[in-house]
Amino acid sequence: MNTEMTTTTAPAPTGTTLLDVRGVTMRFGGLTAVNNVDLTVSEGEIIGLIGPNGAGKTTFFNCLTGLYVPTEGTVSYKGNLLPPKPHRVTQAGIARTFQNIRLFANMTVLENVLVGRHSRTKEGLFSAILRGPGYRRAESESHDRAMELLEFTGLAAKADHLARNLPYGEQRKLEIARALASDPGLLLLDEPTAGMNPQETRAAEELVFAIRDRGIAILVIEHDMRFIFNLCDRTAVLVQGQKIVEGDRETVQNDERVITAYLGAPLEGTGAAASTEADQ
Ligand SMILES: Nc1ncnc2c1ncn2[C@@H]1O[C@H](COP(=O)(O)OP(=O)(O)OP(=O)(O)O)[C@@H](O)[C@H]1O
Repeated sequence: MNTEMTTTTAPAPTGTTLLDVRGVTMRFGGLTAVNNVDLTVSEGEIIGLIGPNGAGKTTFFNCLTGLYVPTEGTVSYKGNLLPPKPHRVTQAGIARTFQNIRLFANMTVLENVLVGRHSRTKEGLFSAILRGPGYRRAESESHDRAMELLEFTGLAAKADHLARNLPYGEQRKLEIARALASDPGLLLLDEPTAGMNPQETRAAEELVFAIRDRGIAILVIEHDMRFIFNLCDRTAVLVQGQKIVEGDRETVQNDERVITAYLGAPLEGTGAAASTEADQ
């Protein structure tokens, strides 16, 4: 298998800030899961978020997407403060996937993507009941867009399959297709390669680059260091809820605090990935 990385030409980051997180803190009773974290993501960027188990990464995502109301801090998107309500966050232009796959198992692949389209259709309840021309046009456009996303993610041939019958790697892709259906400017991926085999992981890397090449910025949580360092322009490291360092590959790999946080395991991008590659 060719394991060379895709060399797609990245659109040069324009510098326009999409996501601007300031001082986000999330406390659960006496536990501070996220502690005063700042983070920005600009157009054209792929940003990594890493940290040991329980560091607060998913909690941080939940604060960005309105699932949690941060105890302190603000989240802005394109200069506007985001209310902590998931549907408002999606409408603003942020989509996400979840660590544990959340598909509608008994719906088809196409239907799952159409659900993700919901936030972008304007036709209301009465229009849907009457099935007037506006509704039919919107339905047809949604169908075409959903099929285009299934082509993009390599799932078009399985549009009519039930989601639960897809192999694991394709379920993860379907989650991404569904997230893309809301036409986001920023996509948050929570451990997109969890449970994937090496081939699926490499394909996921290619997909992330392809998404970025469509002009969508990406913030990704991942434990696979090779994946992170192959993909990301910058990586932020969370430890016990605090961002201890942020920077390029060398900055993160050489930071003593990061090495200590990972109990001395070398962060050379070859840890878990090296053994899996050898298995190919
Ligand atoms: N709803 C909640 N109520 C109470 N504590 C929570 C809640 N959600 C998360 N926590 C705690 O917050 C801390 C951070 O958890 P979180 O899942 O965000 O970490 P993580 O970095 O995503 O971990 P992993 O890499 O294992 O997924 C943990 O101690 C967790 O037990």
